[in-house]
Amino acid sequence: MQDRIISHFGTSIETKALSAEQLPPLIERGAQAMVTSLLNGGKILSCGNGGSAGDAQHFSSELLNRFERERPGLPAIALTTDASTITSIANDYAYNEVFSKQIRALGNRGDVLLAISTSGNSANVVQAIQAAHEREMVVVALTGKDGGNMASLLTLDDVEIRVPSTVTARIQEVHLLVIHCLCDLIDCSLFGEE
Ligand SMILES: O=C(CO)[C@@H](O)[C@H](O)[C@H](O)[C@H](O)COP(=O)(O)O
Ligand SMILES: [Zn+2]
Repeated sequence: MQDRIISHFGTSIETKALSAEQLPPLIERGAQAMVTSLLNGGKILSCGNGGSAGDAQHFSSELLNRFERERPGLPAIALTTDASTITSIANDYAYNEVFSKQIRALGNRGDVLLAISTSGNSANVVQAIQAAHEREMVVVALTGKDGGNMASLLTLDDVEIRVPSTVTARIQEVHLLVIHCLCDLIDCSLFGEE
């Protein structure tokens, strides 16, 4: 069993090392899009399923409350947390619409959608991107594998941060690191380097 554990650590380290070679320019672009939005009075909406729902909430809590330093809260909303809204949309319409319907209600031009899916194929996240484009929002997509249907929907104004792995758990582990990089870059850009 310990061999399995060591193997998980090993593949996680390898995926992070490969990501450190490939992803920094994309993470920087994603953070810049978020900083521009926040400086213009925008906000960041986030969504995903399962572990990625947890990531969406992890990100919004670090903006709303704090990351590593004292600073004012920043405007962010995870679209994964309101059970009444999510169950009613799924019940009355379709599960595929649980995020897009919230985005049509809450999203404004210049806001950012942080769309998280390891496969890039979750239909409700795909529809969230379509709703964000209708609202003239910028999309920062955290994906993996071949980017799935999400990758083909993104425009030149959007940013896809695709983790170079085909394993869901390994992709999620890098997504969390990317989220912490985004928080750090946002804090440094808005409040100065420490
Ligand atoms: O956390 C995990 C697996 O590590 C699962 O909960 C996983 O997030 C769920 O199966 C998701 O529905 C997968 O969706 P996606 O990443 O393909 O969009
Ligand atoms: Zn998981």
